Amino acid sequence: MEYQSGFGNSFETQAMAGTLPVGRNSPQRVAHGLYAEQLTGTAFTAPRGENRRSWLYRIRPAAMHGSFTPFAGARSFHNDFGDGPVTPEQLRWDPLPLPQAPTDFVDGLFTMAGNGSAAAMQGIGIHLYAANKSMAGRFFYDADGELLIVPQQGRLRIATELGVLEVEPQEIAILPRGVRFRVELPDGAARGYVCENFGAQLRLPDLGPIGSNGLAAARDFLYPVAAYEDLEGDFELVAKFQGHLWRADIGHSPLDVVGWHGNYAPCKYDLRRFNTIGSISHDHPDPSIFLVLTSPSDTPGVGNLDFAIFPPRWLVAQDTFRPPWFHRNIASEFMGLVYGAYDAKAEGFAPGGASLHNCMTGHGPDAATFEKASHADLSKPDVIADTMAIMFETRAVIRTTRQALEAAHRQRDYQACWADLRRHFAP
Ligand SMILES: O=C(O)Cc1cc(O)ccc1O
Ligand SMILES: [Fe+2]
Repeated sequence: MEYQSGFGNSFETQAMAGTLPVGRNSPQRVAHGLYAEQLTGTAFTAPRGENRRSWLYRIRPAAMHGSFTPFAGARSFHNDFGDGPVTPEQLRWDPLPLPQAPTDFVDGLFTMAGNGSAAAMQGIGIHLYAANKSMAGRFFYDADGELLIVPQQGRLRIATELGVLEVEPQEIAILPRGVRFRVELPDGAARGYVCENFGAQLRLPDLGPIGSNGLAAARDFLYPVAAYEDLEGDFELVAKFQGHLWRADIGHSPLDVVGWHGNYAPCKYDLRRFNTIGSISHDHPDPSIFLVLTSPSDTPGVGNLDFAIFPPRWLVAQDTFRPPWFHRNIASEFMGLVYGAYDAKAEGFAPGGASLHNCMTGHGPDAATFEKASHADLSKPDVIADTMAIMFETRAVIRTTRQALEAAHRQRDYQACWADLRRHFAP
């Protein structure tokens, strides 16, 4: 696969020579009989550093499709986070079972939780997907937010208007709001996590005293080169708009962009390239040190969405309880496990599973992890190998959907993991 590199760069790419106009965006007639179309992801007047837009040169403009009517599929994919009570209880789930019936990526989405709203353009939706069939004759776009896709099992081939991304577990894909795409499953079965970001687009965090290098590097974010298909047929365009799904007939593939330029485009990133920084003296650092991408809120330093990972690393801190400490946070934390085991949970948190610890809900290492780490030999470093946990952390409380609370794969005995923490107090 060919990619262009650099987070948020201004790219230009064409599948056919001479497609991109030189020195202008919208000439009277575009080369090869194409249409010019602008796609903006920020307000026209957004500051230059945040401004995102691309120019697409395509066979037919995006306006060409039939009327939208409500879409009857994907019943478990929505933004109904409710406005009633939210349990403050610690919550955990086993992996979402893979489907038996033929199910594509869109039909396989299962909404777990969320906050804010598409209407307010703040907050997030948290979804799992489990699918066993490539999307065929169907294209999807999400007008409500950008999609951060975290595969846990099976590769995804994501054919978008701006080109093709191939992602495997331990990689992520980011699909900007509005970009049309089709997800194919080269391995048959696929499962993972999707964070739908209604707020400001994800960006690399500032590094402060870490300096000019560290955490995720801009050059490791890969963007597709232009690739188009010139297909006519009885296809379907599915749109997510204001929390609900709609469908329209479309007589051609909307993946018909022959060339594009700009800085509003999908990308992928290999989490294994993350430069993990940690304590080399004492104490387990705050998990903000593991931040990959952030969607800022209106309050400086407080994320609408922070995407963090817990990758393999060395633990060397002295006179220190090395795993994550017991804690309660103002922020709310939804976690997933892509691979291996998580260092705060000896058992019960399986790859493909999920946990939710909301605002001020107490949590931390389970009893087995606490006992082991309290007596570990600190004269030797520990290596945490073969692991990749992820976290969607938000400033607003994460509201679980009814289907997530009632799901058969919810672990109703999760709290028991702390029940065996013994009293050690000896005055
Ligand atoms: O397991 C968690 O709860 C996530 C987490 C990890 C960590 O290293 C420090 C704090 C924190 O919330
Ligand atoms: Fe936590």
